[in-house]
Amino acid sequence: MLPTRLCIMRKLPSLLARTLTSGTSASPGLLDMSEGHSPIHVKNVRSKLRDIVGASTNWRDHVQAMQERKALHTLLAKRQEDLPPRRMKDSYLEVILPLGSQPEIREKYLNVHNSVRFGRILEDLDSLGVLICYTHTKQETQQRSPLSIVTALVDKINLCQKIIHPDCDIKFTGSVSWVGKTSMEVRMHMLQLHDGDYSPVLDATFVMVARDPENKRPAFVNPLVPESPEEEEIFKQGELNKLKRIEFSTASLLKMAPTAEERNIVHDIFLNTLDPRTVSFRSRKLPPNSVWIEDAKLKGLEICHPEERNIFNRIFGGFLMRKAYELGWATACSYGGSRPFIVSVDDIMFQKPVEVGSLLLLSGQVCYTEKKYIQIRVHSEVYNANTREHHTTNVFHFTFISENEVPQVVPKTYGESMLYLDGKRHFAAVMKEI
Ligand SMILES: CCCCCCCCCC(=O)SCCNC(=O)CCNC(=O)[C@H](O)C(C)(C)COP(=O)(O)OP(=O)(O)OC[C@H]1O[C@@H](n2cnc3c(N)ncnc32)[C@H](O)[C@@H]1OP(=O)(O)O
Repeated sequence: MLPTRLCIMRKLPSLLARTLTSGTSASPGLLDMSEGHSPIHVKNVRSKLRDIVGASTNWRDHVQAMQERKALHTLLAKRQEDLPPRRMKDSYLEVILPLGSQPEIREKYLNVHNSVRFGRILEDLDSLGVLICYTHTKQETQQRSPLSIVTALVDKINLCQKIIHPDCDIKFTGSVSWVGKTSMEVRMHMLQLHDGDYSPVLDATFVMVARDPENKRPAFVNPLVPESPEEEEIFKQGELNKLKRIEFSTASLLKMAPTAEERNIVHDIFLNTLDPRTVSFRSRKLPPNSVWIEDAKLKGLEICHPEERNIFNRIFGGFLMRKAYELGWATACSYGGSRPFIVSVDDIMFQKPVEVGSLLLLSGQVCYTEKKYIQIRVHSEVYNANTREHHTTNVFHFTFISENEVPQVVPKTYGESMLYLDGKRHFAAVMKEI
């Protein structure tokens, strides 16, 4: 187990998670959510998604399948008010990943340390998040959904278990927790079975956006009506999360200068790296137990084959997250020199879809460290070999804890200092929730 301090279960999700682990301590409003829902096997989540949108199973048929989806345009609502409101429990789903009771599925999830690959969990959360949104927007009269629902943001994933066991059943639960005009916030929880009881492993908050059948323009989604004071609190938190995201992005170091306190930090680092033997701005010296930030990175390349496509024939967001996470883990591992454990994932923004056939360049960077913690940023971009253009598709932020204290990472240039400050901000936001 992580130290208690690290157990980042926020009040409401943990209430929901607790509710689902035992029938006795539950609050009635939340308990209702699991009633009448039979769990879905994890392997059926993707097939359900394919059925909902009418996705092709053969790559060669994908153009025709997309053509057929165009006809669904007429089913889109002209105004959000035309869509019937939904309750949180309408989109509530439970998914079982039976690692304990069906050992034959373990291999795909296993890492070399005999625990569960977190990258695989990211893929399952992404598919489940989308299925929850399709459940929220389901119209009984429609055989196929006209909506293309895509992952826009992984707001946060906070873990409260260091190890995920490869031989115990896992349960995912979740529902839509907030709705805008065309976007939906989804809260999910993961629990693992130990001695007959499910105990919480992680909480995740994703934002999904609904688009038209061709994934070109935004499309309205059903409003959400909270039914109890607890649900009102969850809904309000969703609203606050949106405001916080706007605030964080407005103050981004890509748009605004650092604060006075941050400028002092950067200048102190600069002074600390001046060579005392020379009176020069240029002559820089690495302080003891430190690593230059430029020497703390790892790069990778993925060719995006059709196998990794999603139901809209773009690259599956979960696959992108798995690849970025694994590079982030390797970067933390080679930096710290011991096995890192994931503590938190935050603010993964899916800025642009990745087309099948793309060359995806991934760059993992240690951008901030503190004691045993390593803050990693993975930048992914698509390279077009014909035009020689690069486009950023995602930026991922991961917080790891290492077994031992790690060296300090030191920026040299102004750009690297901004990377350092951005990492420090993300780290502070994660620690605030602990
Ligand atoms: C078959 C096996 C696989 C099955 C798996 C199925 C799962 C499929 C899920 C995926 O794999 S999706 C693939 C990964 N995701 C992407 O490729 C998305 C890439 N990004 C985009 O396409 C656009 O950036 C995006 C559609 C997300 C937003 O486009 P815009 O920036 O033009 O959005 P717009 O300004 O029109 O705003 C539309 C809504 O999105 C919201 N929004 C946009 N970006 C956001 C963001 N970053 N965070 C939160 N909300 C965001 C925005 O607030 C607004 O909400 P409201 O209408 O409710 O006010």
